[in-house]
Amino acid sequence: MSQQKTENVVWHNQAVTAEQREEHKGHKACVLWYTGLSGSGKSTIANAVDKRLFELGVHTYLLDGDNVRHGLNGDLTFSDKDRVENIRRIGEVSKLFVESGLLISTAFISPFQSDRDMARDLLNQGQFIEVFVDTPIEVCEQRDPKGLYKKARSGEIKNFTGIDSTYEAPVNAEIHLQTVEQTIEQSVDQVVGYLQGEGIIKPL
Ligand SMILES: Nc1ncnc2c1ncn2[C@@H]1O[C@H](COP(=O)(O)OS(=O)(=O)O)[C@@H](OP(=O)(O)O)[C@H]1O
Ligand SMILES: Nc1ncnc2c1ncn2[C@@H]1O[C@H](COP(=O)(O)OP(=O)(O)O)[C@@H](O)[C@H]1O
Repeated sequence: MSQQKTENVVWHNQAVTAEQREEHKGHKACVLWYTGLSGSGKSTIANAVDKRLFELGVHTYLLDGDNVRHGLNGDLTFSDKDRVENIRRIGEVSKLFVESGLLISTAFISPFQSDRDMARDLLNQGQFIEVFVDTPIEVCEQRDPKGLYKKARSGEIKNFTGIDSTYEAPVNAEIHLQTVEQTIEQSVDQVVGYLQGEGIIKPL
């Protein structure tokens, strides 16, 4: 859905095309869209994949929920309405990065399927790769890397995902990572293997 409120704004075609940018970089542009509960492993795995891809010479960038909420989305809360706006903005920013020829990763809880689908619909077929970081809430709560579950259980934090705010698990994610069964390294191999299999990056 277009959010445009201004009139008399005309789209300019760019002299350098998205295809030319991809060719220049030597790989395809896309977004690895990680989704999962807080503590599921999104940031850890996205960073490890990003590092591996960088070492392989892929032009990457990583957008992380905690970091983006310090800047661009610093005005947003964790109400359902603001989470929708959070993901809408990240979807649009992802589109810009993909148009610039990068292979980007986003690590946001992105709890609602409709918002993830909205972000997918902004891109061409095959450019949006949903990565479900599937970790049971009991395990996330046990890990509690930031002490947030403890605060949510004590009522200090309201609207916490998985406790008093909804998380809709993906049903058809392109990549399904199960962090109880697989190590971080195995998850990295799976994601990089997918990218190679799809011809997004060159095989080793
Ligand atoms: N109420 C509540 N619910 C969930 N998460 C919370 C909340 N309050 C703060 N945090 C911290 O914010 C990070 C999630 O931000 P996101 O932008 O990824 O969330 S969302 O996609 O808009 O749902 C999340 O980061 P991750 O743990 O990396 O997922 C938390 O550190
Ligand atoms: N197999 C695994 N895959 C990913 N993370 C793991 C795994 N086992 C333990 N962890 C730990 O779980 C925590 C996940 O935290 P984080 O990456 O910040 O999650 P999120 O970004 O989803 O909130 C990290 O401390 C990480 O080391």
